[in-house]
This record gives sequence, structure tokens and C-alpha cells, in this order.
Amino acid sequence: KSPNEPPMVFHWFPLIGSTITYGMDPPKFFHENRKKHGDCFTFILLGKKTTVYVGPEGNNFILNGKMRDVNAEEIYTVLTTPVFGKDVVYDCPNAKLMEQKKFMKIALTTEAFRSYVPIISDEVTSYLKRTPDFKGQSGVVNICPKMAQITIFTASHALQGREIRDQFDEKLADLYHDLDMGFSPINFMLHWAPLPWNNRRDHAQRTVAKIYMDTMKRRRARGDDGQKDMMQHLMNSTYKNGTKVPDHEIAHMMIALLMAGQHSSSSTSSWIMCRLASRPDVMEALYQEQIDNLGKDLPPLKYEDLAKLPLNQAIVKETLRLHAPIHSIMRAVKSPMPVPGTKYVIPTDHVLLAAPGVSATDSQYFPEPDKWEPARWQKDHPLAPSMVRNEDEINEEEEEKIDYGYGLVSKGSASPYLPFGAGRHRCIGEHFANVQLQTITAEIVRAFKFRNVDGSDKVIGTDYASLFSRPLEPANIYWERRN
Ligand code: HEM
Ligand SMILES: N#Cc1ccc(COc2ccc(/C=C/c3ccc(C(F)(F)[C@](O)(Cn4cnnn4)c4ccc(F)cc4F)nc3)cc2)cc1
Repeated sequence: KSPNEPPMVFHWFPLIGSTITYGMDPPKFFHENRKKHGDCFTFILLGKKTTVYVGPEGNNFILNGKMRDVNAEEIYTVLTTPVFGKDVVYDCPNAKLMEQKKFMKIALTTEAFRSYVPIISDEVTSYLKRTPDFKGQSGVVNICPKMAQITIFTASHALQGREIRDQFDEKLADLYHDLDMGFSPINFMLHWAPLPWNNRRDHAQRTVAKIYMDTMKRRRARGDDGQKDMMQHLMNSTYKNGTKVPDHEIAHMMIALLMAGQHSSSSTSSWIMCRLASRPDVMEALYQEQIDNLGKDLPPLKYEDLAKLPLNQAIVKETLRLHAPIHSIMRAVKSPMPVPGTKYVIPTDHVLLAAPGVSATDSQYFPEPDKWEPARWQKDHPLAPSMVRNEDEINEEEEEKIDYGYGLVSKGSASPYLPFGAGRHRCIGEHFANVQLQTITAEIVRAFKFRNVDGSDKVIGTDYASLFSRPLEPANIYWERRN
């Protein structure tokens, strides 16, 4: 133990350490140990000394860490590269990832979102028509698999284009499932193991990548670049060193985007539905908001309509405050890191763990933090976030911005609310996710009234065992068709 390491969480066994207590309920683990040791403490995760540093200062220390001090790819590559494929995201130098994020972001334009809203609306309404679980006037449904279906169709159609979506249809489900099996925290440790699911994952990765590469060959042969979809943009992208993006890298980035879009949105949309069932009053207020702002005949949703529905937007914001899909952000320590204002120096054999969800549920910033109250994001609401420095800071409008090579991003250095991360590795899918989730929510509100099966305002527990925290299953909801 180096002289000035942060306090160590007590544990009985060397290798297991606190893995189980943390893994079962990370927010509880963070909260309890923050009370005991303060914002910065170390625990053993699968034999690795893992230093947690929470609160706005901790978020800033880790997410805005310098490249010589912190490193993401060393930790994540074992998990992501077998699923996405080689030479992309965490299987390449960070400078290359920054260029790849620039390419991906170019395709995620407002113009593209304008076309996505009707696509997402149609996918939702046609799914609700054809799925047997929503037949009749009312019933009970386990909502998570339904939201996974809705998000895979909307994410693949919008992010990948109709041509890819249609090719995948039947095969997508199985291939996607096999890819998905590889995307689990167990693979942080056992990625190398020739386990049956890892072989299926590798076969699925190769098959899906081939479908993308064959599609690119066909498009070049036809000389058609009419699609203007993500793949087209990537095919027309060139690295700063002058080389065009190779086809296998394009295919692998497409898989990465599909996985990102799918897991984050599937988990978040499931939480939105569970929360709406616990608050039928909010679901009615959403319906009324659409009538008040879009007209009582509720015309087909368009992109511009989303900005006219502030409560609908606040649903996503408040759900991500309590249910961020990524509860732990990890970095390897590359040089000893002194913690400002303390005598601690974090050594290079530690892993850093940022947990922005801790400050997002801290009563110092959010009154009654565990209450899901979307209206708190509206001005002057009694539960509105208390001033950190100023209101806009929480909404990142006024925040200090910096460009790492893929456009200006807020440093978020003092914000207690960072569901999309901050700094160099900050999310580029925030805008797409908001369009997708707000459109799905608005369509569901038009179709149904929800409530809990037992009529209570309870909300189901969280499953932290997968990579993206999501509702424990089955999450049954009573639904009733609106006429
Ligand atoms: C509710 C939806 C989403 C949430 C909450 C979310 C959250 C995050 C977070 C916390 C990070 C930072 C990870 C880290 O610092 O280690 C991140 C990075 C990223 N996300 Fe998302 N994300 C969402 C949707 C998406 C979507 C839809 C896409 C793609 C279309 C996407 C693509 C990415 C990419 C490319 C990165 C960059 C990773 C890096 O630079 O290391 N995300 N996201
Ligand atoms: N016993 C036990 C036991 C012990 C421990 C545990 C649980 O411990 C942990 C610890 C850490 C974590 C981290 C989550 C994590 C990190 C990175 C990624 C990602 F890289 F994949 C992503 O950011 C995802 N992403 C971004 N935006 N949308 N999606 C991404 C980036 C770019 C990209 F292009 C595609 C991407 F999709 N995904 C998830 C999860 C669980 C359970 C049980």
C-alpha cells in the first residue's frame, strides 16, 4: 500500500473483495461508503484496486482527466472489441477514436432527426398493432421485452437505414442475441475464455460485419449514394492522415452504434414505462400537454413538435437522473494522481471509477432526490435543482466547452447531472437518444393509460447484473387502450 492511498473498504477475502456487495447494488455501495470514508475511497473489484471518487469534483477528476493520467481503452477493450470488431472505438489509439466519433456525429444531424421522428412513430404504432401482447381493450404486459423490440427496430431503422434493417429482420434477432450475450460484465474477466457464448458471439460478430461489408460492395457496384444514411457518411469519410475509412472499420463502427443505441435506449425506455405506471397522473398530464400544444386531433408527430412538449422532454431527463444505464465509468491510472485538497495520491495499479449517479441523487443538488418528479426540471418548481453555480450549469448550456476533435462538448466539470458523461469520452448519441425516447414516449402516451398492477405508486427494483442497469424482470404493467 503506497503511503497516501485513499481509505480501503473493509473486505474479508483478497480476490473477491467487495465485488459482490458492489455488484448487487452499486448505488447503495457508493452511498454507504461515501458516508464512512467521504467522496474518495478504494475497494477490491475482482482482485483490482478500484478507487471511487464521487461528487462533482470526482466526476471532474476522472472524466476530465488528462490523457497521460487516465485511460479508457485499456479497461473497456476486453469487453467491446470482441463484440464490435477490431480497429474501432477501444481497439485503436484514442486520437483515432476521436476521429471516429467525429465521423459518427456528422451523420447524427438535425436534418436526419427530422426524418427519424416519422420512422420511429411508424415503428412504434405498427409494433403496437401487430404484437399479440397489446390485443384487446386492456391487459397486463411484461414491458421490458416489448421496449427491447421497439428500440431494436427504431435504432436499426434510423441509425442503420432501412436496407440494413430489412436484411436483418429474422436473422437480426438471433445474431443480435448472440452478439448481446458477449456484452456482459462477466466478460470483463472471462472475455478470453472459450465459453460457448463467446464462440457464438465471435460467429455473430463476423456474420453481422459481413452483411454490412456486402451491402457496401453492392452500393459501390450500383454507384448509388442516395441513402445519405450513417453507412454512406462513413464510406465518404477520410482520416486526417489521408486514408479512407476501411470497410471492416465501417462495419465495426456500425455494430458499435447499434449496440450503444440499443442497450441505452432499451433500458431507459423500460424505466420510463415503469415510472409512468407508478404515476398515472403524470401520464395524463403528458396526454393533456399534447392536446394543449399539438391540437386535440393529435396530428402525426414531427421533429418540431418535440420542442413543444416540455413535460415530455422532462420525462427523459428525470428518468436518466434516477436510472442512468451506465452506473460505473472506469479508467486505468497511467501516472500517480494526487487528489486536490487531500493528501491522497492514486497509484498506477488502481482503476478509477466515476459514478455520476451519486451526485444526481444527492439532496444537496436535488431536493427529495429519490422522488421521480419530471416537473422539477421546469423553472421555479419547488423541487427544482438547487443552484450549483447557476441553473444553466445543470442544463450545460452555459458550461465551459472544449473540442477533443469531434466538436465542442461541455466539460460538465461542476455539474451534478451527467448521464451522458463528460470530457473526451462524452456521449455523441445524446441528441439521437432524446429524439428516439421522446418520440417513443409521446406515441405510447397517445395509445395507452398505464398503472401498476396493484394500483400502487411503487417502482420495481434494478437489475445491476447486466452491463446497463435495467428494471428487474418481469416488470408487469397494467395497460388500457385510449379511445
Ligand atoms: C440514453 C441513452 C444514452 C446514454 C445514457 C449514454 C451514456 C453514455 C456515457 C455515460 C458515455 C461515456 C462513457 C465513458 O466515459 O466511459 C457514453 C459514450 C458514448 N456513447 Fe452513449 N449513451 C446513450 C446513447 C448513445 C447512443 C444512441 C449512441 C450512438 C448512436 C451512443 C454512442 C456513444 C459513443 C460513441 C460514446 C463515446 C465513447 C468514448 O468516447 O469512449 N450513446 N454514452
Ligand atoms: N459479481 C459481480 C459483478 C461485478 C460488477 C458488475 C457491474 O460492474 C460494471 C462495471 C462497469 C460497467 C461499465 C459499463 C459500460 C462501459 C462502457 C460501455 C461501452 F463502451 F460499450 C459504451 O460506452 C456503451 N454506451 C455508450 N453509450 N451508449 N452505450 C459504448 C461506447 C462507445 C461505443 F461506440 C459503443 C458503446 F456501446 N458500456 C458499458 C458496467 C458494470 C456486475 C456484477
